[in-house]
Amino acid sequence: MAVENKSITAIEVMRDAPVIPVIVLHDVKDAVPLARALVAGGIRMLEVTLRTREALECIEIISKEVPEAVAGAGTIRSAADAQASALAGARFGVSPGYTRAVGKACHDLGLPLLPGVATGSEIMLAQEDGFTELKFFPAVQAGGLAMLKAWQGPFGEVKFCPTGGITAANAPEFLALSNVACVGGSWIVPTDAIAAGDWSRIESLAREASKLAR
Ligand SMILES: O=C(O)C(=O)C[C@H](O)[C@H](O)COP(=O)(O)O
Repeated sequence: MAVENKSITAIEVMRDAPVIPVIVLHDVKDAVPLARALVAGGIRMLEVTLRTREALECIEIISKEVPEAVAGAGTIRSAADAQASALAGARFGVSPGYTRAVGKACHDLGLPLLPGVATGSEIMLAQEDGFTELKFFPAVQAGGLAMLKAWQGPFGEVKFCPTGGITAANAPEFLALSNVACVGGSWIVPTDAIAAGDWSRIESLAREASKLAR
């Protein structure tokens, strides 16, 4: 079913499926078949990282040709990144860290943002600016499950999307935490599968991921 072409909220992005795939695309021709494979496997919220030159064009083509998907932009590190993403049709943004400039740009553009945080001070800054759905990055490297449990006390109202080091094996432990709404990860979009055009492998990885309990 097509996700209506209306604005979406950060919590809707997080709640749609247990996993947000962190996608790196080097070739625009891979964008549509990849998005279709993920949608077929039950994953509609797609984070296309701005790590490659082709990323914006990939977001644009997914937005136009795969209406069942919701293309978002990852690796937003500046106001200019946010503007370019919105122009390309991104419907949400994800950043590896947080700055006020990025927060303000996304707010002004009406682009829902999952700001990246790794410390209490960063959570407080993002909260001051009105963000309560946050990406915990790099999750495993920065304290993993223990860190999320520690944050449940002082930051009980915040929902996290831990990303960085999440795998099919450890995702269930993260998803079981009350302050985790979903996880992010590249494991369902392996570089070699994209390079080989192995869309059925990606579809089955997405299907397994979409069935993870929360
Ligand atoms: O590019 C970005 O904007 C990032 O924030 C980094 C990604 O979220 C992580 O690299 C994903 O981590 P893995 O699932 O361990 O591969």
